[in-house]
Amino acid sequence: MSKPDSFLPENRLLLDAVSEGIYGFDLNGNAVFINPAAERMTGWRADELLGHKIHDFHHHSHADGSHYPHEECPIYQTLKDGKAREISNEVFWRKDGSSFPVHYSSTPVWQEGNLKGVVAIFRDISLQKQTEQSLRQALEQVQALSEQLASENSLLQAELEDKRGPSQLTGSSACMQALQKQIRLVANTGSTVLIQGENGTGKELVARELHRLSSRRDKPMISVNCAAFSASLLESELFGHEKGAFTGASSRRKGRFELAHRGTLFLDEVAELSLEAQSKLLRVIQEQEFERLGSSETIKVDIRLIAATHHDLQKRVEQGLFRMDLFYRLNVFPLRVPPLRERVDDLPELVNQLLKGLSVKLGKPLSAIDKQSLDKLSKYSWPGNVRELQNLLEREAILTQHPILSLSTNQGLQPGNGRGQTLAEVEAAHILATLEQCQWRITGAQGASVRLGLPPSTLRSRMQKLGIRRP
Ligand SMILES: Nc1ncnc2c1ncn2[C@@H]1O[C@H](COP(=O)(O)OP(=O)(O)OP(=O)(O)O)[C@@H](O)[C@H]1O
Repeated sequence: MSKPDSFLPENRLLLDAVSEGIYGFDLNGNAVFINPAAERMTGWRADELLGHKIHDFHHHSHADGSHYPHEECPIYQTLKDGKAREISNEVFWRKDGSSFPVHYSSTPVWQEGNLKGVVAIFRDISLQKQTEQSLRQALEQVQALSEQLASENSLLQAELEDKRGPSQLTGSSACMQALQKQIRLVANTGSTVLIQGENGTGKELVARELHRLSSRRDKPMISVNCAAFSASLLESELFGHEKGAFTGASSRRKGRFELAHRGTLFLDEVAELSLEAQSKLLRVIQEQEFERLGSSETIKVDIRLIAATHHDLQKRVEQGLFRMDLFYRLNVFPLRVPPLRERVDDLPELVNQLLKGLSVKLGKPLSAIDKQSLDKLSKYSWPGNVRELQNLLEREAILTQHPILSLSTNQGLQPGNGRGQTLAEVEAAHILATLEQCQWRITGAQGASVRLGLPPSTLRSRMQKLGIRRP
C-alpha cells in the first residue's frame, strides 16, 4: 500500500489493525502512510493520497464547515515547531463530499533529536456529538419543565393563600373600621395602592384583602420582598432572565411581573429598592412592559400594583433615597395601617383570633387569656405590633398547661404606651422587635445587626445584658 518512511515501524500490522485512522507525513507534508481505518472513514484510497498533501484533497475545516488557510493547519504547524496538538472541534471531508466531526492528534516523530515527520491519529466522533446534542436537548427540556413547574407552584401557592376564606384582618376599633372601609372602596378600582405602617402591623394582610376583594381575585397575587434581594438579584427576580444572562443563570426564568400577569403584584418593603431598580420599576408602571435580563424581547403585562413600606416614603424622597416620580406613581391611593398601640381596643379580639390559630398549630386547647394578662397586654407599647403579640402568645401557649393563658412569666412586657420607659426598656423592646422582624437572624445582609447598625458581637453582648434570648 504506502511507501514505508524511515519513521514508520517495519511491521505495520498493528497500525493497520487499529480502528483509529492514521496518517503519516514526511517533512514536506506529503502523506507517507495511510492505514485502512483512515481509508474507510474518508473514502479516499491510500494510493490516491500517498505522496500528496492531504490538505489539497479532503482535509479538514472548522466545525461549521468553513475552511481555514493551509498554513494554519495544526498538522503542518507540528511539522514546523515539533509540538504535539489535540483537536476536537473540526470536521474531515470525505471523498463523496460529506463530512464528519473528528477528534485528532498531531504528534511529531523524532529520531536522534531530528524531526522526521508527523503522525495524525483521528477518530469519527459523530456518535459522541449526537449523544451530547441529545443530552443538551434533554437538559433544556428538563430546565423548561422545571421553570414551568416553579411558575405553576408559585401560582398555586398564591391561589391557596387567596382562597383562605374571609378577611383575616381582625379588629373592630374605629381606626380598623375606617381602614376596612377604605380597603372596600379601593379594592376593585385597579388603582395602585401604597400601604404604610410600622413593621408587623398587618400590611401584607391588607394587600391580600385588597386582592381578594378585587376582580383579579381568580388570578394570583405575587409578593416580592424588595429587602430580601441584592440589587442585581432583585432585577432578575422582578423581570426574569434568559439563560446565560449572568453567571449562574443556568436556565430561563420568568420574573414576578410575568407571573403576576392579570393578577396583583405586591412589592413589600418597596423603600429598599435601589435607585436603579426604581427607574426600571417606574418604566414598567408607566408602560406596563419590560424585558427579561439578557433579552431584547419586550413583554407586556397587565398587573395591579400594591406596594408597602414601614418607612416614611415621603421622607425618603426628601433624603434623595427614593425617586419622587415613583413615589407619586405608587402613592395613588395611600393606606395607613395603624400600630397596635393606637388600637388597644382590638386586643381581646386579636388575642382570641390568634389563640384559635395557635390552638390548631400547636394541637392543644387554648380558649382565652385571663383578665390580668389582658390588662398587662393593653398597657404595653407593642413596638413589634401584631407580629410581636403573635410571637408572645405563641411562647406562652407553648409553656402553658392550661387552656386559659396567664402571663405569669413576665415575658419582658413593660407597661409603656411609649411613655415613661427607661432607655434600657426602649432599647430592649427595639432590639427584640428587630430580631423578630429578622426571624432572629443576627448576621448577614438581612440580619438584625445590619438593621440596628451594630457589629454582631456588640448586638450579642447587648442581648445578653438586656436578657434577650431567642424563644
Ligand atoms: N389585623 C390583624 N388581624 C390578624 N392578624 C394580623 C393582623 N395584623 C397582622 N396580623 C398578623 O401579624 C403578622 C404580621 O403581619 P404582616 O406580615 O401582614 O405585617 P407587615 O406589616 O406586612 O409586616 P412587615 O412590615 O414586617 O413585613 C402576620 O402573621 C399577620 O397574620
